[in-house]
Amino acid sequence: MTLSETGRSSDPVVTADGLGMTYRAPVRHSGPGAAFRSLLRKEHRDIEAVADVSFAVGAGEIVGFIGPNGAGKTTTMKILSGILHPTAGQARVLGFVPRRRQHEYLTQIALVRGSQPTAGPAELTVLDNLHYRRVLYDVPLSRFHANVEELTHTLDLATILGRQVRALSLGERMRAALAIALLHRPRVLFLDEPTIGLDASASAAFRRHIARYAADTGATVLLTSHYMAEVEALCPRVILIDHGRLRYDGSLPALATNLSPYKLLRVTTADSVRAVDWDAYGQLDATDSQQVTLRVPRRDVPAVTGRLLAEVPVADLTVADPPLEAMMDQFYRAGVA
Ligand SMILES: Nc1ncnc2c1ncn2[C@@H]1O[C@H](COP(=O)(O)OP(=O)(O)OP(=O)(O)O)[C@@H](O)[C@H]1O
Repeated sequence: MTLSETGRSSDPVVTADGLGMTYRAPVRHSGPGAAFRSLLRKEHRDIEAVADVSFAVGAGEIVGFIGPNGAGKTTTMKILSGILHPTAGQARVLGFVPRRRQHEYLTQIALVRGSQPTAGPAELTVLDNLHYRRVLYDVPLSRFHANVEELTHTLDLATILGRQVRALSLGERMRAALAIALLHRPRVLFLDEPTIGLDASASAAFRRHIARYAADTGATVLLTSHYMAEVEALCPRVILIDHGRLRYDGSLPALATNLSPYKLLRVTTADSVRAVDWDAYGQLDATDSQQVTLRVPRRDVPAVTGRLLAEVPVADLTVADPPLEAMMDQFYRAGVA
């Protein structure tokens, strides 16, 4: 079920039309003799990783691709970037069929995988890898120097440019991988969990850089992430998949409204909170000497707020959605309806 839809650009850069991917995975039994028997008789089972997924992403959109573990996000990214052939449906990016992996296509996109940050041959230095990329992607030398200067500044590369990739820490490797991915100024960026393993400041720098890159170049970005703060900061639109199927396509605030039927009212009282019968206003979520947090159904928030202000000595009152991480966690554990 698709919960809701938002309008989208009339000029899609990325389209997925009924995409499907069924992996054929070998079945391995355990126990004595199993390895030998599996040589004689090969068994397989089908794993439907992506099923009938359709969406379109317009030029310049930054879209969060979210869902629980094993939902099919990476598989979809791999299809869109041309690494995997879908077993059903069609993908188109910038008018190209990704699986053909034409040079003209590959030089306009980039895929960054946080779980496997590839900064090029490990024996080469980061700068040599950037040169290597320049040659592979036909980047003119004058543009190369300007781009490297900018990337060095924004991704803080100065101390790692001259170092071998193999000796970099995960965070340093990630920064190098991102610089290499952005060197040719791709028009479409596929970012698959790009900030895994980065510290808070490196993640924030990464987010700033992606936002600026997209604003400056008009690039289209698809981002998978389990960090809701990251998705919230970067993505006006999210696509949610679960068990390989598209379940939601729309804004994150609208998803939050769909997911959580209540809001949190945080009330600070002038007197002790004990003097008030809070059950008459909502469900008590947390309390301390002068502050309580109430869960109140969304539709009742205006009326309850009015009654609180009229009947309770309120010093301060705020209304907020429950934390997004907590909502998504609950949602993923309960499964998508
Ligand atoms: N090469 C493969 N062979 C068989 N099954 C696979 C293969 N790659 C992925 N799968 C299965 O396909 C499903 C979707 O995997 P995918 O990696 O696309 O999920 P994901 O949403 O990216 O998950 P995560 O958030 O854990 O990275 C999972 O059930 C996974 O086990």
